[in-house]
Amino acid sequence: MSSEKGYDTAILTVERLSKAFGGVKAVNDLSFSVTQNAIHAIIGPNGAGKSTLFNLITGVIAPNEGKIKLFNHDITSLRPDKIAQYGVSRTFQNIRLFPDMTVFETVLIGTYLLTGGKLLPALFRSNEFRKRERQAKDRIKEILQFVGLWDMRNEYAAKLSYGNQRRVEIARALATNPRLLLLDEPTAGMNQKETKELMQLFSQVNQQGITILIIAHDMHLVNTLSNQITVINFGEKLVEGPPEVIQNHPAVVEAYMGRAEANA
Ligand SMILES: Nc1ncnc2c1ncn2[C@@H]1O[C@H](COP(=O)(O)OP(=O)(O)OP(=O)(O)O)[C@@H](O)[C@H]1O
Repeated sequence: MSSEKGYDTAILTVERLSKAFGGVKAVNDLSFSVTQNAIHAIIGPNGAGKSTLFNLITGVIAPNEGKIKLFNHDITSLRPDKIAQYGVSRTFQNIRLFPDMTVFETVLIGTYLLTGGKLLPALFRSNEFRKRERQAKDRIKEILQFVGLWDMRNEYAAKLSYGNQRRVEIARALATNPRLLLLDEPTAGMNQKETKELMQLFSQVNQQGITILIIAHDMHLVNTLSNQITVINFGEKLVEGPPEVIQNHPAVVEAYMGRAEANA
C-alpha cells in the first residue's frame, strides 16, 4: 500500500487504552491504529472487550488510562457529540430505531446531530435555516438512494425487514458525514442474502473514502471485506495483520477454540 495514496496514514490511534468494570479488565493496555481508507476488523471471542472499545472511541464511556487520537486530535473522554463532530459515527450491535419515525425522519435525526441540536432552533424561520433544511433533505435523498431505501422513505423504520433496518441505521450514521464509521456486528442475525448485500454496501461506503472499523464474528465476512484485522482477547491485543496472516494464526485458533471448548 502506498503512502502517496494516503493509505498508510493513521487516522485513529489508540494508545495503551484501559477500562475496567470492577475487577474485570474489559480493555487492557490496548494499542493499535487504523489507517485511512482501511476496512479494519476487530475480532475476538465473546466478552473480549470489543463493544467496550467502541464505547471508549465514541465517548460513551471514559477510559481509566490511555489515549485516543483522531486525525491527531486527542479525543480521549470527549463527549459523544463532540467526537461525532470530529467525524466518527457508529451503528450498534442491537438495532436502535424509534418506533414511530419514518425512514426519512430517522435519517434526518442524523443530520440534526451534526449541529449538536442547538443551531437549528436558533435559526428557525430564517433564510439560512430554510437553506440548510433544503440541503439536509437533498443529502438524505442522496443517502437513501445510495443505501437502496429511497422507495421506503415514508415507511416506519422499525417495521422494515431486519436487513433494511440495518440499512436505516447505516444511512443515519452516514448522514453525519463521517470520516470513520464504526460498525458493531452489523450482520448479526442477518440471513446469507442480507449479509452478502450489506457487505457490498460496506465496500461501496468505503469506496466513497470512509474508513471503516468493524466488529464481526463472521470470519468469511472479515476475511473477504477487511484489509487489516486486530484480534483481541481478555481486552488485550493478541495479534494483528492482514486476513491471510490472521486466518491460521495459532494464537487466534487457540483463543477461539479454547473459548468454544469452555462454553461447550
Ligand atoms: N457496563 C459494564 N459493567 C460491567 N461489566 C461490563 C460492562 N460492559 C462490559 N462489561 C464486561 O467487560 C467485558 C468485555 O465486554 P464487551 O461487551 O466489551 O465484550 P465484547 O467483546 O463486545 O463481547 P460480545 O462479543 O459478547 O459482544 C465482559 O467481561 C463484560 O461482562
